[in-house]
Amino acid sequence: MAKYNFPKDFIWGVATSSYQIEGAYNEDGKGENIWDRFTSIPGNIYKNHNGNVACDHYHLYEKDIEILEQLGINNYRLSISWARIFPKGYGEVNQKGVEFYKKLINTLISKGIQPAVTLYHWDLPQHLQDMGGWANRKVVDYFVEYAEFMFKEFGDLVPIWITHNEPWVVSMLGYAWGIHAPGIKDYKMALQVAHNVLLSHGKVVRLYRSMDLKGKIGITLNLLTSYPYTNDEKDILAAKINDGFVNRWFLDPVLKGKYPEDMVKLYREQNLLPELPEEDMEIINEKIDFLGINYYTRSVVKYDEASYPLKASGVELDNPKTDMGWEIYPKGLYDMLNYLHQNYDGIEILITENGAAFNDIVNSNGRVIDDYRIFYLNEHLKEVYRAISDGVNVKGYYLWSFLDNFEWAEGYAKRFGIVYVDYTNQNRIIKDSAYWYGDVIKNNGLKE
Ligand SMILES: N#[N+]C[C@@H]1[C@@H](O)[C@H](O)[C@@H](O)[C@@H]2O[C@H]12
Repeated sequence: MAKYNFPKDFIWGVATSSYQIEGAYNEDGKGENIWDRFTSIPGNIYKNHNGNVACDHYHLYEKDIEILEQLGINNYRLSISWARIFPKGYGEVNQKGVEFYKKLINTLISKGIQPAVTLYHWDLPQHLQDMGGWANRKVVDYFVEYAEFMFKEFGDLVPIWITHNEPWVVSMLGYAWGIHAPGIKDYKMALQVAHNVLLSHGKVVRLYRSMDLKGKIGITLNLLTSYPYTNDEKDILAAKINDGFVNRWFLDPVLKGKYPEDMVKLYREQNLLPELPEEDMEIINEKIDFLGINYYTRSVVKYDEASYPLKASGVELDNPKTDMGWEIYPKGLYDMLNYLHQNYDGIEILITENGAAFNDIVNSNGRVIDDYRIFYLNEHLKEVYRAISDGVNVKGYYLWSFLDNFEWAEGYAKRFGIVYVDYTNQNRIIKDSAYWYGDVIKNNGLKE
């Protein structure tokens, strides 16, 4: 019996992404993508790790699905490797790639596991990057062609579609700071990328509606609840700017059809404002069925004259952190859910990622006792419960992540999974947190 009972139809799931788990980076006709290229350049990734093999999910997906079934997890968020379908990003189709996802998705469904498919989780075909990537507005049209193919092939099988995962990360880490693929450091270009990604989102939503498909479609944004370091008005303003930088620059176009004026003014003053054609805004604002949010931690922000271009910097507090160095702050999720409910017309919300990396160890009995991860997850889910009790329209929760996997610039150094992966032999070890999560799902709620 649960102490915190979630709504009857609440979606309990786990999440992964193609580049982080599939491997088979050059197998069965798959084209090169920007992460294949970026990880091949020494120095970009921790110990020069790459996703060439990853969790070898491409060959082990049936075994992994059996683990989902064993745990009673009946919702699974995955992403599609665009270059496995269109090796060049458009034109010739790689039928073996299509067949892989057909087998994967049909196997999930045959086991009673509902797929949620992300069309783009950062792995752009390299051929498209060679023409400028997301900075080139033409890539928007190639994304629409790719989506149309996927909707025709899988539209009747997949009930939940996510156009993009974290456009803020795609644009800022990939094109402003260069710490993610394609490794470009051009802030103004990054803002143009963000716009083009949002435009591609809106066009694909419009396409989905035109095909009269019966599922739901939305977008996933990484959201950081921003708090001022002190009550000084400069810190309060800095926190608002940070909220605009990470959250509102994406929330407002998608849900309100316009960019936030304070951020437009700031970027214009800094000569960073990209081309933002007015006729694009109605497309970007195409109505979505749900907003996906990824929440991991909060931001505590102070005014910082030297910080370009926002004059705002994060403050590291001496509070418990995950292995990523991120503060463990469950109330930030509660506050974000209420912020969204109050400012964006009670939009339906799916928590498409929440989880934590910790330095998991396999003990002498071959067990991973990750009570710290159970604590993190339980405390965040209690805040979700509290928000739902307040009337916030949260319909589901996908835990990040199902498997330990390739953690981008951190390589395999960070373990987010509830299933441990021994990369030396591809063995899977179900962690205590996975059994705990299976109980949460069975009880549809938390015991404490
Ligand atoms: N870092 N981190 C963990 C996790 C990352 O592994 C996912 O691919 C992203 O969607 C999001 O950043 C969150």
